[in-house]
Amino acid sequence: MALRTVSALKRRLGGAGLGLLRSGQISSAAGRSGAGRARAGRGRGVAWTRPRLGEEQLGPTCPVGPTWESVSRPSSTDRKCLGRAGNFLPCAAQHRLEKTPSYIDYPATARRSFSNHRVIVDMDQSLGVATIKIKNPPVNSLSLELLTEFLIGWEKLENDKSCKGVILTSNYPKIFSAGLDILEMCGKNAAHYTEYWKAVQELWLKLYMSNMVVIAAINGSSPAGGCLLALTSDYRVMADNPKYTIGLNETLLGIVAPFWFKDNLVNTIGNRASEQALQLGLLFSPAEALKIGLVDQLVPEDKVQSTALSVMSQWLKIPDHARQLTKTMMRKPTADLLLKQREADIDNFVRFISRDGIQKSLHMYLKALKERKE
Ligand SMILES: CCCCC/C=C\C/C=C\CCC/C=C/C(=O)SCCNC(=O)CCNC(=O)[C@H](O)C(C)(C)COP(=O)(O)OP(=O)(O)OC[C@H]1O[C@@H](n2cnc3c(N)ncnc32)[C@H](O)[C@@H]1OP(=O)(O)O
Repeated sequence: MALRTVSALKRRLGGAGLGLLRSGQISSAAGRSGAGRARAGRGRGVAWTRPRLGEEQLGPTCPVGPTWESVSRPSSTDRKCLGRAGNFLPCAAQHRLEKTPSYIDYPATARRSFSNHRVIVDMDQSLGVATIKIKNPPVNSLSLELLTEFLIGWEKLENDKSCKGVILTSNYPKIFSAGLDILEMCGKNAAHYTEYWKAVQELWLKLYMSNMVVIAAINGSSPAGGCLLALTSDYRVMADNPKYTIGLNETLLGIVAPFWFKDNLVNTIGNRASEQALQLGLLFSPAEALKIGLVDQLVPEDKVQSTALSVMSQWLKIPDHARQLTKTMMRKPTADLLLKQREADIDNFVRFISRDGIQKSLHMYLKALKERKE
């Protein structure tokens, strides 16, 4: 039976020790957290208590680098907040986490793959790098089922302490992702839109705030939500094919990119370029995207994956805790804006997408897509 919702999958997987998705909660939003691992441990009957983020955990000096304390000394409010968000832990806590048994028992091989219908995950354990290939034919649209399966695969990687980096790519060269599935936003009811938007928020928060290095290997067109997916990564390698496009083209569909799509774009290409790109719904060629910093590197199609891997190895040379703290410092204010108003954002989306005029626009856009082929 097709699994329709995140909650359905949560229920189904709860018994398998994977029931870690907690849509709507801050702790679920931010990567490989202490909380996540603690819950994973409990799922396997491992007696282990999540470290509290108190003063005692700010000592002693970390043997592999500066302590959290010496990087920056957050206020107690910050600490609570960071702890809840699970973005990072001070060194002492990190070290305790390292000793926590992983609930995933790997065979002694260097590679391990798992896949469900729409996501293939290939983990190279010798490198500590996983590749996630999206395979939702025909165009990798981000349907609720894909988002749900993606979230489950992501959670598995977050809970696998050997996984340090993830490469995001498409199983179908030519299309990275067609973005949000328009059919999920058309002709459905408010409950469905709510469920869908929660899953979109959840995926963005998890990817954007992940402590793992995330690199997008963009091997095809990447409009709207597809571009957003790429924007969550730390580095974007794109195939140098002028037929491909990338950008947040929501206005062309008669809809509006939510503020957190906008914020992610502004953080990447700056305010002025975003203003034009968003209002005009610009879809950029790879060369244009490189020029404005929407992507970081162009390579021939057949070099996208290998380049992503070699960039990954550079990023993984940086001491993990320092890189993670820096990433958190850069991104947390943006993620917090959504975390603080998740419910309101869902209400806005549901109200907006349910409007007759918006439904009409989406139907017309779908019709135009079909007619383009004829
Ligand atoms: C102040 C108030 C503010 C309030 C704001 C509050 C909330 C905000 C509200 C809404 C926010 C929503 C944000 C939305 C984000 C999105 O991502 S919307 C999706 C945008 N995506 C696109 O525009 C891409 C459209 N697709 C294409 O351009 C092309 O399909 C392609 C990806 C370039 C691939 O081209 P090609 O290989 O030629 O394939 P086809 O065009 O023939 O497509 C094959 C079939 O797939 C269907 N399809 C394509 N894209 C989608 C999609 N995104 N969703 C669902 N279906 C899609 C297409 O219709 C074809 O179907 P048929 O085979 O004809 O049945």
